Amino acid sequence: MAPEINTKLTRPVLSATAYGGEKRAYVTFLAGTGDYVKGVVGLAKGLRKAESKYPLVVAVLPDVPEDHRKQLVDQGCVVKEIEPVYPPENQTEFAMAYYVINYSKLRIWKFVEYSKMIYLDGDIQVFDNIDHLFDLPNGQFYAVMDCFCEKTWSHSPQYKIGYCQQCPDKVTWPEAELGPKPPLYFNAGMFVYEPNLSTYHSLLETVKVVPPTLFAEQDFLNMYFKDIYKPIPPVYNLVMAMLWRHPENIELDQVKVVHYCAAGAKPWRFTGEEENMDREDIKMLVKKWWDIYNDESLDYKNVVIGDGHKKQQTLQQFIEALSEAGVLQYVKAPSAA
Ligand SMILES: O=c1ccn([C@@H]2O[C@H](COP(=O)(O)OP(=O)(O)O)[C@@H](O)[C@H]2O)c(=O)[nH]1
Ligand SMILES: OC[C@H]1O[C@H](O[C@@H]2[C@@H](O)[C@H](O)[C@@H](O)[C@H](O)[C@@H]2O)[C@H](O)[C@@H](O)[C@H]1O
Ligand SMILES: [Mn+2]
Repeated sequence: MAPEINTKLTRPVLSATAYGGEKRAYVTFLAGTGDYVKGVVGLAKGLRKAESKYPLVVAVLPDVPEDHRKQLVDQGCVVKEIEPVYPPENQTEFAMAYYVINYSKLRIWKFVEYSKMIYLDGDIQVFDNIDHLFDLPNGQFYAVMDCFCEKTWSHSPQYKIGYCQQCPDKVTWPEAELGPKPPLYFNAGMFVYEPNLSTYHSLLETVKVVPPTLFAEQDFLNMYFKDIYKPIPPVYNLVMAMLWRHPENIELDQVKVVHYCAAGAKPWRFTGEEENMDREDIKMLVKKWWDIYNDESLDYKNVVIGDGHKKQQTLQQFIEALSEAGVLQYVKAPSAA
């Protein structure tokens, strides 16, 4: 009962998404019947804790069950169903599901009711407000540089020669043998972009003719946006492996966004058994994720509005107070006239 009331009543509060006539939102992506919905619930609560001004849109594939969608709506998310995007035929039989899941992310370019969005993977948590990233100049694609040091990269020339863009001077790129240094490569778990229909159609047309590679839509987006990609600091998407591969590039207490993307790092499946998962910093970050996930005061229905130091009220209490004071009747009056 209570969530229903709140869903309606919070709408005016969320219209704070309008900024100089432009709408902004965070967006994530959910596929399947599994436990990724926990990641998205955690993310919605994390954004609330960080007092983000903008809502979280969840692009869901048709296979996401009704009760998972309801959990998201109950957490204040805007749920939008998208159609799957299929990879080119005959290339990917054994990994079909993987490619469909990842390529379907491309549908978020058609959310043109928003002029700017920040995409976040469902296995990301936001620990500090990052709303200021919406103010970055238009016309660029912003994301954090990836790291090439993990075994998942063993297929790449970078890995084979021990080259990583996180420490580009350690191994000099051998131009004579491998040609020009490759362009900077981002992790596609977090990025700032502008929805746009012509970009959307062009992405979908292009994906049909580009053979799928290991990192699916991430490789594809890197290729597509290479000319307008601008790196942002690693605090906006801490790829876990950075902690043991490039600790000199990371100040953990400054990190705003954590991406639980190493093998075994998903907090809702965490056992601590996989390689590196027994590290104290990892265990601490997993605990911080659970603290947010379990914090009932961050549930949408219990959302606290107003100044945190003054009297705190849930939305429902706030509405009741307004109604008692006659403010609600007053607001309604003009439309009745
Ligand atoms: O079964 C799945 C697999 C992936 N995802 C979504 O796709 C994103 C990318 O997958 P994942 O984060 O597992 O990849 P990684 O970052 O670990 O490479 C996830 O964060 C989810 O948002 C999902 O919803 N269901
Ligand atoms: O396949 C597509 C995925 O590729 C990405 O992850 C990779 C990459 O970042 C490597 O550096 C890691 O080593 C590897 O484990 C990890 O899967 C994104 O996090 C995810 O959102 C999604 O686009
Ligand atoms: Mn991820």
